Amino acid sequence: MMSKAITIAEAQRYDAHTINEIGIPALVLMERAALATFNNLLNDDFDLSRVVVVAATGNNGGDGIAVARLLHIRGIDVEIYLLGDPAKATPQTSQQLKIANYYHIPFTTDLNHVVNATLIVDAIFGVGLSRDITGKFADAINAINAADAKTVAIDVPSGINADTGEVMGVAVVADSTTTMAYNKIGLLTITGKQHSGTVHVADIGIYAQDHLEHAR
Ligand SMILES: NC(=O)C1=CN([C@@H]2O[C@H](COP(=O)(O)OP(=O)(O)OC[C@H]3O[C@@H](n4cnc5c(N)ncnc54)[C@H](O)[C@@H]3O)[C@@H](O)[C@H]2O)[C@H](O)CC1
Ligand SMILES: [K+]
Repeated sequence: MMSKAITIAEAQRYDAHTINEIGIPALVLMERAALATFNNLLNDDFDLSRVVVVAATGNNGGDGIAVARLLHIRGIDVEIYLLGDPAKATPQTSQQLKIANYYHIPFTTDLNHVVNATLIVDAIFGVGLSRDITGKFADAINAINAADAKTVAIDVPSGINADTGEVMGVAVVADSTTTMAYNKIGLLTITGKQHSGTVHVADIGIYAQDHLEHAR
């Protein structure tokens, strides 16, 4: 069990090192992140009757769009509520949108679909959150928090600063969070814990020392 917790800068550095020095493509890391989240969704007691993935256009969104595809292939009723301009998506998230479109996965722009979901996946922001959340992003987070459905956050509950645990304007209150590679120090704070719920640390092939660290 990797009990270490890291900062945003470390997460970004390990990510870049794995992609650029070791040579594991970003899309492979994204697929592993999505598979880990997908498996947590299937293994925990969630009602998957009507799933809505709320995604933005960064790589956190890409993780979520890939989770939506995995659920769709499994025959689960899933929709994507996309925030932001798909034309501005990262290369990996653009690729995930292409794959989602191949499968004709439905997109919704109706926040009532989020409110009426039986399970919500939070794929808005992860470690790339860099300022207070406002506007449509804040509206979506308020809808997520107003919904009866349980919420699973990808990597970081959106709106939580993964270094300090502070709420950046508004933040998702998740029942469970699947965080990549290592826990994040902000999720160990009181506010971080309140917003993360049960934290699952996903081994996606990113290691601080180029190999899986074994408990001493
Ligand atoms: N590190 C890993 O092990 C892996 C991480 N993955 C996932 O990638 C995200 C980080 O992705 P990134 O594109 O860097 O940023 P985000 O998706 O978190 O943020 C998107 C984007 O949003 C903009 N932004 C920031 N703050 C705001 C705001 N308040 N309002 C509006 N827009 C905002 C900013 O431009 C950001 O770039 C990580 O969390 C993981 O989920 C990989 O997929 C797998 C490996
Ligand atoms: K998130």
